[in-house]
Amino acid sequence: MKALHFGAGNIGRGFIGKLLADSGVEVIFADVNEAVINLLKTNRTYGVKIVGDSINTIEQVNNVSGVNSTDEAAIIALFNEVDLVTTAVGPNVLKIIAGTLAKALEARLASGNCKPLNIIACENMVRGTTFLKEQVFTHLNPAVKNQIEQLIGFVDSAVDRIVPPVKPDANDPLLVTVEEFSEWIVDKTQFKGTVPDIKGMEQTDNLMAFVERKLFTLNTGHAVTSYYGKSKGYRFVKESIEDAEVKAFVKSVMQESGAVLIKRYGFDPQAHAAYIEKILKRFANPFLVDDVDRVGREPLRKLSYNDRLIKPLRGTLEYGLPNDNLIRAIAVALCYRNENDPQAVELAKSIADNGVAETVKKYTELQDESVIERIVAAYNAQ
Ligand SMILES: NC(=O)c1ccc[n+]([C@@H]2O[C@H](COP(=O)([O-])OP(=O)(O)OC[C@H]3O[C@@H](n4cnc5c(N)ncnc54)[C@H](O)[C@@H]3O)[C@@H](O)[C@H]2O)c1
Ligand SMILES: O=P(O)(O)OC[C@@H](O)[C@@H](O)[C@H](O)[C@H](O)CO
Repeated sequence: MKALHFGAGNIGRGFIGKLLADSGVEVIFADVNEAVINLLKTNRTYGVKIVGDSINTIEQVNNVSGVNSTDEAAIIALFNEVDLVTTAVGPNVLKIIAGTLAKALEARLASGNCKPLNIIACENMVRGTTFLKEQVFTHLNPAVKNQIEQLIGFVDSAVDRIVPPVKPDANDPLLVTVEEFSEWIVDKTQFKGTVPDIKGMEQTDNLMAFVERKLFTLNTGHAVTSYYGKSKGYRFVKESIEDAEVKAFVKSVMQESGAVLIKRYGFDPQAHAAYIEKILKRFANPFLVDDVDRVGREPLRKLSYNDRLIKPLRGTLEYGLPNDNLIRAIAVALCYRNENDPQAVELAKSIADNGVAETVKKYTELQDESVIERIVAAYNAQ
């Protein structure tokens, strides 16, 4: 089996690429980072260092290669050869690669290739592959869209493994460091043809429960750890979560989002409490060096309507559940400042130019004036 994976970054190399290669799949990484692509082409292998309480080992990933994702002719040719396409490029990049994917799918179908092909976006977003499909479809005519509906599976997924960037290793510049835990869950109802047999890729017909459980627990807690930690002068996730005040606040936010998940999906409250505890432990992994600015990156995305802060808040409003901590968490996120992050710069400028209430309305798309007032009050109290 052959797979084309967009995004040879942390999750691409440290998680999805590794699982595919471990299952005997030949993986070609498509990326815009020429240096990484050249190394992949030359070395054809890289190491993944797995770290945790009971593990510190390097596993080798073999049978890999690279291609520049801006080389449309090469991508189009590869689309005719592969059985699976995956991405881990970041939600904002899906729109950018959609045009190339559309051309490549059109060419595959025009060549008479009738084999089913599945595409899985492995991003932190609710139904990211469905979003990618919508973007791809904006480039295609109805006849091609109809053919795609028959042969191409756009499969949503949930991905979980903490993989911070590491300083390049002199012996293996492609080496990535990952935590031991990993979870990749795919919507089995969306595949076309046979579901590929990938060890570590779990199938479900109830994906939304898993996507929201992960995004509104791990990523909600992670974002709050990062934003609150940064406000207290911390640089790393581990030192933030070791601050008792940060930990208590993060846990209280996760408990509020957890109440929404329990109500919506019928999760067992005790099992969900254990899930929260396990995540708090993962944040404190002493072997991972994870910068709060990586975890807090792109705050406008994190403050958007369907993401990790606003969607759980909307859930509390829907079910009449407590939300004081989520409101404060949103206020803390609005306080995030990072001159190296264009979205953090835009956030600060919007607050300075238009005020907090207008900024909240614009980026979160919340409309309930009383909720916006509570966020503004929490912001002013920070
Ligand atoms: N790192 C984690 O802990 C983690 C865990 C789970 C999910 N995720 C999600 O995985 C996705 C990737 O995150 P990451 O941490 O690996 O980020 P990353 O920045 O390490 O990797 C992204 C890669 O995409 C590449 N890229 C950018 N534009 C591209 C384009 N047009 N074509 C092809 N490649 C392009 C970048 O060069 C980079 O190598 C995000 O959606 C993130 O939310 C990350
Ligand atoms: O990748 P983001 O920016 O959506 O979120 C930052 C982190 O919370 C995230 O990358 C986690 O490390 C990951 O989701 C763990 O599975």
